[in-house]
Amino acid sequence: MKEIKIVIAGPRGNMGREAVQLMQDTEHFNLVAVIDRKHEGKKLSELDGMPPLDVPVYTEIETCFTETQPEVLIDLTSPESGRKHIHAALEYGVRPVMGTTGFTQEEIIQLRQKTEEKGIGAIIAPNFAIGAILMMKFAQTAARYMPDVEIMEMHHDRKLDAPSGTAYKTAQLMAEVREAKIQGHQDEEETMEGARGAELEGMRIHSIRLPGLVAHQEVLFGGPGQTLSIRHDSINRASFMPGVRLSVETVLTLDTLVYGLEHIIE
Ligand SMILES: NC(=O)C1=CN([C@@H]2O[C@H](COP(=O)(O)OP(=O)(O)OC[C@H]3O[C@@H](n4cnc5c(N)ncnc54)[C@H](O)[C@@H]3O)[C@@H](O)[C@H]2O)C=CC1
Ligand SMILES: O=C(O)C1=N[C@H](C(=O)O)C[C@H](O)C1
Repeated sequence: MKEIKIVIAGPRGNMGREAVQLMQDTEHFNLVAVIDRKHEGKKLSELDGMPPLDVPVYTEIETCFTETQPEVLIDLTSPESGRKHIHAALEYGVRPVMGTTGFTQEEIIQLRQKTEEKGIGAIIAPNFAIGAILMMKFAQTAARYMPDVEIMEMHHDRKLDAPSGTAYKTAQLMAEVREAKIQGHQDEEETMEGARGAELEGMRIHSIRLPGLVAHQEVLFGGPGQTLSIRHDSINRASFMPGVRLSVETVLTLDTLVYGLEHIIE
């Protein structure tokens, strides 16, 4: 297979570490640089807990792109940094694979327009895990028949964004097939703010943050005399890596922005 030149932003994070391992495990992936918050000018091998790779560390994404000329950026940082990085990547002709969550629908529309103007592929993946993608597809199917639905997403307590990108995407997929409707009692009142969660077209989203969790979501449907639960659990972050690999390989073939791996997994 043809070698792919890759930069990872956020290599010292939970996901970044797994992604660096993926680079080592995948023969045609060539990690040409990493983007870190600090350690400019060092080698990856000099950073705590990193493998002995002779890969340069940059803090400025523009300098990194100019000096290392990558084909793909894998971004696993924070919503704030991810926003900056995706724009920089598109400006420099580097194809972004964004694992970083927190993009709004308006941002995605604008970014898609930018990719199409530049004729360059990009992927925003709210969840790289195949089980999570299936969970979202199954939820979308169920929502056609059982429109009363609430989402409970559960994550580790270091997560910055709420609701999760996966929960937002799940709600969007269900909204495509379900009429907007008020759920619960029409006269319902919250006596404590937030008790009924976030809301998208009447669907409620509840975000739970606890130490000990990784990434979990349950989509709970209710109808007369019955409930249906569709649940996915990421037990560890290795669950995301096959999706990262597929995204890197696929983004090279795209000329627009793809939001969600359900579009590239048949
Ligand atoms: N799409 C998916 O399947 C998944 C997405 N995520 C998302 O990926 C992102 C990262 O998640 P984790 O690894 O758990 O977080 P983390 O907090 O463990 O790691 C983030 C890393 O990014 C670094 N960082 C932040 N801003 C930076 C910048 N400007 N330049 C360079 N490095 C920067 C931080 O220093 C940290 O080391 C989050 O947005 C999370 O929601 C996480 C798991 C799966
Ligand atoms: O922050 C995380 O951990 C995760 N973020 C993604 C999200 O917001 O949905 C994917 C997965 O749930 C893990």
